[in-house]
Amino acid sequence: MATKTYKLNNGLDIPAIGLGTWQSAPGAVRQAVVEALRAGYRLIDCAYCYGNEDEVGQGLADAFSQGIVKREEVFVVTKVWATYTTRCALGLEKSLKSLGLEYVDLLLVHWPLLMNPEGNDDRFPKLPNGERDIIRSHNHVDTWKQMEQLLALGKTKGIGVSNYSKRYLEQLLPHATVIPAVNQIENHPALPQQEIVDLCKEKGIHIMAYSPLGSTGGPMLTAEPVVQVAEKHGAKPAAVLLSYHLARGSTVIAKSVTPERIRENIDTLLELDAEDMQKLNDYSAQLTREGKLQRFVYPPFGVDFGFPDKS
Ligand SMILES: NC(=O)C1=CN([C@@H]2O[C@H](COP(=O)(O)OP(=O)(O)OC[C@H]3O[C@@H](n4cnc5c(N)ncnc54)[C@H](OP(=O)(O)O)[C@@H]3O)[C@@H](O)[C@H]2O)C=CC1
Ligand SMILES: O=C[C@H](O)[C@@H](O)[C@@H](O)[C@H](O)C(=O)O
Repeated sequence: MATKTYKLNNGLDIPAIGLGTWQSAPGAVRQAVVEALRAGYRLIDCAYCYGNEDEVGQGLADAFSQGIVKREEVFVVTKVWATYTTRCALGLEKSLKSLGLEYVDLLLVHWPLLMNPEGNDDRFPKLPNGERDIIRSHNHVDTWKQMEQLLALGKTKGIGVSNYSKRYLEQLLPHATVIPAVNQIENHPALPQQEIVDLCKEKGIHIMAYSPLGSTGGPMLTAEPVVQVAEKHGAKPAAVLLSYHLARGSTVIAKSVTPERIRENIDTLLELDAEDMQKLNDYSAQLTREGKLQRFVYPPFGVDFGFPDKS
């Protein structure tokens, strides 16, 4: 299961599971990356915004020098942060420098908006009233046009998006010369985002599921139906939450800096059966009906991204 891959619309193979690095502290993430690669992970999910790409790069360098993996065996993902969406080439350049790499395998638009590139902070510029400094006249399609140009430079093998709703994808796709290879979205049984998953499937866009455990502290680990499916298999809830995405044909990225969890998350993946998926899907349907879907990651941009649970 660990080595399972999917074919992207650009011909590249993407692993089914990857290590997340958001909120992985410098000092912990270097070793986490080494541990993950030693345990068999072949995808590392990074971002300029995470502020730890230097340490992730050190972990990659350690793994290369220790002979754990070769560069070409690891699928490295990074993202253009919102203050760089009019300067995508620069955003990529900065990530590559920090990571110590010549190229990444996939570059994503982190969020479809522009924050002031000339504001009072490189990553989180704020207005005097404390709100995020957002340039609302920016059209996210223009960012995608820049992303398309980047492919020719050879510094990323593929391009994709993140946090794109159905509405935003429908705005983008008629203008896209290159169809995004991936849409990375929050995804778990309490936020199935089926309308996006279905549209992406129809258009050949692969889903990368983020915050599969419900993000910080893993609140989805105690959801009753998840616990029940885990008990049926004599497994842990984390295994159910991660395997759910494999059953849906998606890639899943789980963050941990804890060596046992890093290993456990890749070693205990399950083949969920139709009954398991029915239970989890019934739970999603019930939350949808009751208006109780849970989105754990929704930064205070003050922008309507078109997600039905937030619009
Ligand atoms: N594109 C985007 O906008 C976003 C992308 N992402 C990406 O997705 C990745 C994963 O999502 P993330 O939000 O980090 O959250 P996750 O859903 O992966 O949950 C991470 C939390 O679960 C804990 N954990 C990990 N494994 C286990 C386990 N087996 N048992 C119990 N607890 C566990 C971790 O603790 P500990 O580390 O202490 O072990 C951490 O507190 C991110 O790191 C990032 O790479 C995430 C959010 C937004
Ligand atoms: O990738 C993870 C998330 O999107 C993260 O990058 C944002 O939530 C960011 O911390 C923000 O506050 O806008």
